[in-house]
Amino acid sequence: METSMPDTILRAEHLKKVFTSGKKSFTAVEDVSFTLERGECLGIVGESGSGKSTIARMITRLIETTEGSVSLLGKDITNIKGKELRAVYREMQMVFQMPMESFDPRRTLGDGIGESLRNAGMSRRDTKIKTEELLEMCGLTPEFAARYPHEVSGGQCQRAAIARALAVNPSILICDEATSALDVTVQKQVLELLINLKEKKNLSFLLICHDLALVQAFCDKVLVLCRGKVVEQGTPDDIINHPKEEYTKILVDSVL
Ligand SMILES: Nc1ncnc2c1ncn2[C@@H]1O[C@H](COP(=O)(O)OP(=O)(O)OP(=O)(O)O)[C@@H](O)[C@H]1O
Repeated sequence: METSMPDTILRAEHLKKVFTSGKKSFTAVEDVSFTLERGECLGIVGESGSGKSTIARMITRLIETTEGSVSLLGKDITNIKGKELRAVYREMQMVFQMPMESFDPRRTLGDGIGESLRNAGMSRRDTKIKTEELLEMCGLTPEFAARYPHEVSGGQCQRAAIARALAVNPSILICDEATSALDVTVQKQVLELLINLKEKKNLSFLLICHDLALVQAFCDKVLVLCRGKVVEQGTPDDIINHPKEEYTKILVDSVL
């Protein structure tokens, strides 16, 4: 039941990622810990190469974690596989930077959005109804279900990608630069959609982003990463208006 669920929905403890190739090894993430509460948005910022995507990929189990742990709703998911991992993807969904690439070009957006519903055993008719509801929730008309990815704009495709992520009714959306490939006005519209979803559905967000204005508008707290380590954390106001670390000051100056 909703009320008996723990408020800390995601917990990362001492995450470390070492990439090795041959004899060389490189530590991309070191000793990163954070919690995400229900309905909260955590932003992860940092210069290019600081380890933001690597953290998202460890959390979503797209890559193995070298050290540390990830727990979802109190359950350790660091090393789970197969069926257990599929259950995790019902709670946690990802939205990527390039929406077009995340859809199969030979299938309609409606097929892509409804796939998880069909896999879960929903009838064709109910899947169609639910897909249309999801499209509407994301600001698209039902007729978008029949379109192919190349027949829509980048912003529309990202809305469809968000609709697909919401199909399984997740608790967490992990957005890795989800608005970066869009132009400024469309970025703002997609952001408004995310804000709306956060309020209406009490979703939690992990927002990986290099746009501090977006972080300020949307995040409750922020982690600043530098070469794989957390150098500062706080509210957007702390980070943007009162940065403690020189690195954060430079980061803020470089984007504002
Ligand atoms: N599979 C890999 N093998 C080796 N090194 C990797 C691999 N994936 C990422 N890295 C390295 O890890 C570091 C962190 O990369 P990551 O993609 O997490 O950075 P980021 O902060 O998301 O950067 P950007 O903002 O440019 O996307 C980089 O130096 C990158 O080259």
